[in-house]
Amino acid sequence: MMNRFFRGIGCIGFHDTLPDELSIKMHAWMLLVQCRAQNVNASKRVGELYGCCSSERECVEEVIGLFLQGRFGKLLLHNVVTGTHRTTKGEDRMSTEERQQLLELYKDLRVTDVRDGMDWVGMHGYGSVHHEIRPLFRTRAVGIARTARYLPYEGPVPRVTGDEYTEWVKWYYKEVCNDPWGQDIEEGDFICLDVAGVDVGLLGSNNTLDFKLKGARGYLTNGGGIRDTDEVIMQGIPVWSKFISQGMDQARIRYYEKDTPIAIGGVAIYPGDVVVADGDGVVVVPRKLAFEVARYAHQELRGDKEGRKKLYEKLGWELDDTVK
Ligand SMILES: O=C([O-])CC(=O)C(=O)O
Ligand SMILES: [Mg+2]
Repeated sequence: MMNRFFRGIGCIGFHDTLPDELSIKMHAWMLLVQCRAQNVNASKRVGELYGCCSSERECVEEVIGLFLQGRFGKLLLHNVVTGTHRTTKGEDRMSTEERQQLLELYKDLRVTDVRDGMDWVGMHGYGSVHHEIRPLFRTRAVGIARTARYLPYEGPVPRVTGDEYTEWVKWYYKEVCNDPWGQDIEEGDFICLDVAGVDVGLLGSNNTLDFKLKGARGYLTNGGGIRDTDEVIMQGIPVWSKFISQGMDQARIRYYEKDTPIAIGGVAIYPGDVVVADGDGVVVVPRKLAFEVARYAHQELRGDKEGRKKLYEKLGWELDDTVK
């Protein structure tokens, strides 16, 4: 059992899928470490959550003891904080209170502040969406990730034109590309769509306005994914994408699933993660780290404002909102 445990520990990480039995034990172990860090009665909580028998708990405790005493202690503690929820498929539903707290906490933070905050908790290599994904125009948006995944459409495409084609398009939007996540949108959502890099205008001048009415704050895609961009820009809809597309959905893409982990620009985005986007790009904060990251991000922002305020004064410039 010990050997299996050690093998398991070797593969803790964001994207690892652990075998079930091992996964339960790993979670128990992770929880124990977290409980210790927070001074909570660990055995009781592990028992409550996982229903482990006491002999398993003892084993887990023993392993923790060995590791925390050893040189891997810090690294593993870090993995516990960042990795725990990544072994499961989705997130628990976020309460309205947590959502509002996070939106408030992140509303004034810049991408760079959040990037720094992530570094401060040891997440240097994680969270920054690839720089090829750019804003349509200089703007900013902060929100809670609502995710959906699409796949390239492989066919068939009937050989019909004109009115018959209109009928087929109606069928397509109903059966193949019905965007069901659109009905779930809540105030403060950041819509993150993995469109598999397909050149398709899933979002446009119309549906983005409808989703805005429902509370969408911004959009992130790894396509395309956006068209009608003259109006979208005029309407002030914040979108970050790799490129602009012309075509409609039909015969190009099909809806696959929603509220599931997706990958955009090299970052795994889970429903409930915090997404911050501005002219510097997009950064994603895992939900479980969001409060801690915000603390250090605000420290950075305060430092920036104080520094620039002094320089503004030396330069004889009028103070603006960015230094107040
Ligand atoms: O029709 C679509 O799928 C997207 C679009 O162009 C719009 O909403 O304006
Ligand atoms: Mg359109």
